Amino acid sequence: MMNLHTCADEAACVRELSTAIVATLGGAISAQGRAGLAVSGGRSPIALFKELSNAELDWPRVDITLVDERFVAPSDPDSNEGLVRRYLLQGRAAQARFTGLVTDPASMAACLEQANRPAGQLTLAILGMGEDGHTASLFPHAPELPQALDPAQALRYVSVTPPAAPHQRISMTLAALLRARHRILYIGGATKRAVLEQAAPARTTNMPVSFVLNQPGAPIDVYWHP
Ligand SMILES: O=C(O)[C@H](O)[C@@H](O)[C@H](O)[C@H](O)COP(=O)(O)O
Repeated sequence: MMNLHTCADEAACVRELSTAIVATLGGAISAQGRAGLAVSGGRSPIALFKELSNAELDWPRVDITLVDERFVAPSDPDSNEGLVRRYLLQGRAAQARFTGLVTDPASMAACLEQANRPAGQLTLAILGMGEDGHTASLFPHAPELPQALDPAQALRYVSVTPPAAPHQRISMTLAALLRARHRILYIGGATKRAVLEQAAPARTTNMPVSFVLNQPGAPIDVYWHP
C-alpha cells in the first residue's frame, strides 16, 4: 500500500526525505546498533545524495549498498557504485560502510555469489522508477522477470537483461525489497506521476513497480515533486 507525499519542488522533497531517512536509520541504530540502507542509481537521487551526505547521523554504523547495479566496472560513468561514491559517500557520510554489487567485473556469477551471502535485515530501500514502469532493475518483459518477481524467491539479487536499456543488471528481487523494514519511492515530474497513477491500482508485469506499490503487508512511502 502506498503513502503519497507531494512536495512543492525538488528541494522540498530532498529536505523532507533526508529528515525521514535520517530518522529511520537513526531509529534502527538505536534499536539494533546498526542500520542498512540500499539506494538506487539514475539521475533522480543525486540532489538527495548530496543533502544526505551532510546529515548528522552515526554514519559509521550505517551499511550502504545498492538496490541495483549495471554490470560495468565501478570506474565506468554508468556505474551506480561510482554515482554513490561521488555524491553520497562524501562529507559526513564518507564514514558509512559501503558494499557494491560489481565485486568482480569479469564474472557475473562471482558478483551474484557475493551479493547473495547471508545478511541482516535491510532497514530501508530507496527506489526510483523509469517511465516504462521499472523499479530497481525489474524491467518489463525482461526474461528473468518471473524469478525476480517470485514472492518465494530466496535470493536477494539476480541478474536481469533489460530488453531496451543498456547493460546487463544486478537487481534486488521483489521478495528482498519486500523484506526490508521500510521502502521509499522517490520520483519527479508529470510523466512519472502519470506512470505512478497507471501502476498504482493493481499489480501487472507490464509495470513491475506496481508490485511494490500493491503489497498490503509492505507499505511504501512515495515522494513526488512536480
Ligand atoms: O540503475 C538504475 O537504472 C536505477 O536504479 C533505476 O531503477 C532508476 O532508479 C530508474 O531508472 C530511474 O532513473 P532516473 O532517476 O535516471 O530517471
